[in-house]
Amino acid sequence: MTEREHGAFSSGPFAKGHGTGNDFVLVADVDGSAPLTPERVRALADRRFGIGGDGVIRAVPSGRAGDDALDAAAHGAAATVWAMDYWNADGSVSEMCGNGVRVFVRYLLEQRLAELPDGGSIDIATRAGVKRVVRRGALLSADLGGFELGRDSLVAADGLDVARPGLAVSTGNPHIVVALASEDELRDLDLQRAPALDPVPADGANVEFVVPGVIADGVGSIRMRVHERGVGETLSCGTGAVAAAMATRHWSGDAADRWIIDVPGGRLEVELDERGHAWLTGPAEIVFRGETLSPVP
Ligand SMILES: N[C@@H](CCC[C@H](N)C(=O)O)C(=O)O
Repeated sequence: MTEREHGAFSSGPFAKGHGTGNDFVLVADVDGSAPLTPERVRALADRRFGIGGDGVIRAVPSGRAGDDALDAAAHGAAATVWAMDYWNADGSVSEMCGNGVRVFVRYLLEQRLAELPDGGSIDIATRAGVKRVVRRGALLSADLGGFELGRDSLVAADGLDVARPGLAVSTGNPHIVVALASEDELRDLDLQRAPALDPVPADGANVEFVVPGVIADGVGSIRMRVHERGVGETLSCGTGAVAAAMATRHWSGDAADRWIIDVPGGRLEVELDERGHAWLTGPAEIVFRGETLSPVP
């Protein structure tokens, strides 16, 4: 019997949103009574039999999330904050999603579950800790906190002549950043198959391929494509943009603290503040609302 015949959906409202084309199905669970399951996530994220998305996000009060990692009190914040329960399209959970946290806040505002005046901030519990999101006009900025540079590995991908060195970067979730020599190389990559990593990271990794551009007036530029853990190639990855900026900054000898990252779905900005926190700024939109029907939409 297939997952669809099992009835992985239950009826209820949802919204669909995206940040630079990285798209998510969003559901609210105000009393913590509707936890997600891998089957439900895969059904909702299915682009042919479901709604479709790179991920599924449940909005739940942090104290009711039913997951210690999403308990804001454990991170020293108020237990009343909203928690972003983020799942990849394949039914796996991730610690963090940089585009997702902005789209999540936009969803809370549209659903009137939170208020955020221009310049104001809101704290969101994630599995990578509590993140602060600030409204800047039409854009949202998220303080994704510190990052860690890790070890080099070898990355092979379809379209590349030989395996290339990749630098591990943790932004709460795992990334490997690979510098390419030209925009032609970036364009000719075929990311339908996951890149092969050596050594293979225990928890997998998101892999960003970047072409660093010029650094002018303290601002660097990067073109990026990404293969996401648990999804495949996506049009954008916010934590991936942070990883790409911090790896490129490292390779440049810390030449700039502000980076513009162009991805297939648009443009993101990453800025490192004086505390060593990486801020991710970009658009976040809700594009439609609907209702799932049981057992299939
Ligand atoms: N697209 C996201 C990252 C989503 C999670 C990732 N696939 C993982 O498994 O870590 C972003 O915008 O950061």
